[in-house]
Amino acid sequence: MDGPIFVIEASEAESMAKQSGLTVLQLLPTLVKSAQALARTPISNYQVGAVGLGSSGRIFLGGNVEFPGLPLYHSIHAEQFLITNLTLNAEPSLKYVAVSAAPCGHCRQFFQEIRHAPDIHLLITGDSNSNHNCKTNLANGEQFEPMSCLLPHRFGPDDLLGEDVPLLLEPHHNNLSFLSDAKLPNGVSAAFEDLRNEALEAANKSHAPYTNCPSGLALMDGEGKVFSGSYMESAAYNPSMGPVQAALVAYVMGGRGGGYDRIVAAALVEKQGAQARQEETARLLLNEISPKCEFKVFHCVSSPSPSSNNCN
Ligand SMILES: O=c1ccn([C@H]2C[C@H](O)[C@@H](CO)O2)c(=O)[nH]1
Ligand SMILES: [Zn+2]
Repeated sequence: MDGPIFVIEASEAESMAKQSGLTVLQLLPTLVKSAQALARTPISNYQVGAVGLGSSGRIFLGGNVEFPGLPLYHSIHAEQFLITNLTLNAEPSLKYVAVSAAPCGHCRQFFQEIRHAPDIHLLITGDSNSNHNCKTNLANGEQFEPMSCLLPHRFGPDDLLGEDVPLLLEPHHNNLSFLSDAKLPNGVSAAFEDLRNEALEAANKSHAPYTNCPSGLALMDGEGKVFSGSYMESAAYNPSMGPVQAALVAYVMGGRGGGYDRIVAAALVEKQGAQARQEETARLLLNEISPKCEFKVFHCVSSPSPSSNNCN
């Protein structure tokens, strides 16, 4: 297989573990260095790697991504990369995580968007300062600690949402559509037809239960390959993950290691007049990393029911 690996299929994970005389859980910390190698860190040169095991048995990798010339809040933490990787691959839940450094407060908070987050178990490979009271000694000797230990007394989705609202990783559709879905607005090139549809699909998968302002973004490279990502909110607002960042995770995973200057077009779909609007911050980020990229925004509306779709 060519290029870096971001997802390991369950059967492959089993055979990798077997070959090394390990269990799949024991395999996770051995992959942290490979995850660190995926990081793009021109500012800090500090590589964080996160490796997650989902309920499907698949293993997912993520690294931190930094953008010079921009405010630091545009950065993608390795743990956010990992969670985005899970969403892009429709993984239903996250069970275990091995990470090179202790997750920061924002990342601990962002994990809370996953149902039963307190039961996600973490192993910090470069841990100099761990809380030994909390660790669970698994039968195989690996020491993972539950998230409930890393973030006791949590603020989370339960504080704001009813139990029946889908959380991150849980399938849902936001019922968004374009008002005039047949035609592109005048002066917009045909290449945007596919791109805006991909962005709409991403917006429909967006996790935005706190503002009800979902959004999605699709990028296209010079070869016409499309990468899309969905906006993901946090109950605590600030560790939210923007749609450009989510699409860039898809790009990094599928773009064979290319620079962002290979991105030629981007479409953002969000609601007109949304209270949480992505347009300007998305433009800022794209302008800086890919100045030649043509960026268009398409507005949509949410339909009260599938039978009365309308958007613009
Ligand atoms: O939980 C954390 C803490 C930090 N970083 C990254 C962000 C930045 O790129 C670098 C230095 O903070 O490490 C992570 O990926 N996860
Ligand atoms: Zn973090």
